Amino acid sequence: MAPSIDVRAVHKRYRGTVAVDGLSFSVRPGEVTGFIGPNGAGKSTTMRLILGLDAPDSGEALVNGVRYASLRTPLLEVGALLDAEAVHPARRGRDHLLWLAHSNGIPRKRVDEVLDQVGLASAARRRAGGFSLGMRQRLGIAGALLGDPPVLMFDEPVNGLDPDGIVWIRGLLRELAAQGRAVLVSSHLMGELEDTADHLIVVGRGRLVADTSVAELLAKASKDRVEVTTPQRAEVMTVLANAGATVTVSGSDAVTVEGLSGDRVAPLLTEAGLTFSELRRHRATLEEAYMELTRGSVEFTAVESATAEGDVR
Ligand SMILES: Nc1ncnc2c1ncn2[C@@H]1O[C@H](COP(=O)(O)OP(=O)(O)OP(=O)(O)O)[C@@H](O)[C@H]1O
Repeated sequence: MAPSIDVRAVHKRYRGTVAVDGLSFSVRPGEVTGFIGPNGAGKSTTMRLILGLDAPDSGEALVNGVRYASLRTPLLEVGALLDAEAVHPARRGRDHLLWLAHSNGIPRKRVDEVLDQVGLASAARRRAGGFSLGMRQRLGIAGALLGDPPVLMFDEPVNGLDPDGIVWIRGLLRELAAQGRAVLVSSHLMGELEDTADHLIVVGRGRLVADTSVAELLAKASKDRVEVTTPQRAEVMTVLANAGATVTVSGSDAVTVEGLSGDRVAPLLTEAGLTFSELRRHRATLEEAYMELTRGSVEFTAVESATAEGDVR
C-alpha cells in the first residue's frame, strides 16, 4: 500500500540553523508512527513542511502522493494538531470548528460529533481564551478529526493533558490506526509511545537516526542481556565475568549480564554451585533504547548549558 506521508530528502535551513538535513521517511496507514528525537531535532519543522506551512529548500513532502498545497479540501485528507495555542482567544470553541468545517465544505453536524468525541461538548460555547491547556489540546484534536481524514499528525498531543486525558489519547490514537488511518505523533514521553506506537522515526539534528518498528528496536536493545536474581551476587559476578561477560549490579540481589546467553549462564552458575532464583531475558524499555540511539545527537545538554553559564562568569 502506498505510504500516506512521504518525506523525500527534505532539507530546511533557517539562517544559520539547519533544521532538517536530508530527511526521508514514510508513514503507513493502519499504524501509529512515533516521531521522536531530542529538543531541536527538527520534528515540528518537518510536520510544518508536510502541512505546507513552510517550504523545504530541497526535497519534497507528500500527503497521499501529492503536495499539501495541491489538496482542494485538505481537512478531508489530513488532520493535524501542531499548536494548541493557534486558536484565537476571543473565539468560542464551537465557532472555531464551525469556521474550519465551513472552509472545507464539512457539514455542521460533524462539529458536534467531534466535540463529543473529544469530551468538549459542554465547554464548546465558551471562549477559547478561557480554556485550560488540556482543553485547547482537545479542541485542536477535534479540529484534526473534523474532516474524518485518513492521515493524522499530532505534535506532542499529551502536552497539558491530565492522566485521564493521557489514557484517552492513547486509546484514540490506537483506534484511529485500527480504522486504517496513518497516524504520526511526536512525543517526548517514551513510556507513552512504548504503549501506543507500532513504528518509530527517530531524528537527531535534522537527520534520520532510526526507522524501525517498536518491537524490533526493543528486541535489539534487549539483545544478549540476561537478568539474574541471586543471594550470592558477588560470587555470581565473578564467575560470569571470568567467562567473558560484562556484569553490572541491577538490584540488591540482582545483576544484568551482557555478552552471554541465558543458555550459557545457567550451566555456568550450576557448575560453580551457585544458587539463583530467577534467570530471565532483560527487556529494555523504550526509554533505554532511545537514550542509546540518540546519544551524540542531543543538541542541548546540561553539560553544554553549564559551560555556557561558566563562560558568562
Ligand atoms: N522559524 C524558525 N526560524 C529559525 N529557526 C527555526 C525556526 N523553526 C525552527 N527553527 C530551528 O530549527 C531547529 C529544529 O526545530 P524544531 O522545532 O523543528 O525541533 P523539534 O524537534 O520540534 O524540537 P522540540 O522537541 O524542542 O519541540 C531548532 O534549532 C530551531 O531553533
